[in-house]
Amino acid sequence: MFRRHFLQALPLAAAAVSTVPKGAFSQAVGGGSKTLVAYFSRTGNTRVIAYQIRRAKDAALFEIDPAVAYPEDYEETVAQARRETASGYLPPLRASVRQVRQYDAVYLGFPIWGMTAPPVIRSFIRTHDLSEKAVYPFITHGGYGLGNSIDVVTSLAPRAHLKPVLSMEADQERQTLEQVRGWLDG
Ligand SMILES: Cc1cc2nc3c(=O)[nH]c(=O)nc-3n(C[C@H](O)[C@H](O)[C@H](O)COP(=O)(O)O)c2cc1C
Repeated sequence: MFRRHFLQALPLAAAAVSTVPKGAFSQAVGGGSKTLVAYFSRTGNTRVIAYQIRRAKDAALFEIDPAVAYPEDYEETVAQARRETASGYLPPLRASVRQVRQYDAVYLGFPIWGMTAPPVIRSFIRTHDLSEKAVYPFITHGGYGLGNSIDVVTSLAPRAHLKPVLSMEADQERQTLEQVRGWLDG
């Protein structure tokens, strides 16, 4: 059932909308480095990896955040993400990396949502020029693999130099909910 939820066709076409509120720029933490770690994480799995990369590479760190946070509730987030992905909506970001051109390498981290990259990752790639940069995706998922997420990255950043991908299975909220449901149902 989980798989069926997420295997719907997901259009790559994205509406051309402004994805960063005016004036909302933010310097990545760790200025001076030529390596940037930019990541989105809802429950922390991807964040753990982001911090390890930052330490190992002495990289600048930037958290990709939607201007309006997703709901705390998992099912509501799944429903919203599905709607946004299906319509190609690009959620505005809370902030943007100032002068992304100073980085030669970008480690781009995100969880798989609905068998693809979350809408905020599309927003991030659309609003940051990754051309000629080495891009290292690091991706966590709940056991269903990468879906079309790498196609999303390469289609939105066709001039980036895609490097080997880190793909890791990690805990997912759905399993927690299923266990709790079993307990509640006795
Ligand atoms: C809205 C939503 C959709 C998800 N869709 C998938 C999916 O299609 N396939 C999958 O394997 N895991 C899916 N997951 C599980 C996450 O990819 C997985 O738990 C990931 O490690 C979460 O990373 P984070 O803790 O950095 O947010 C989904 C999780 C959420 C919240």
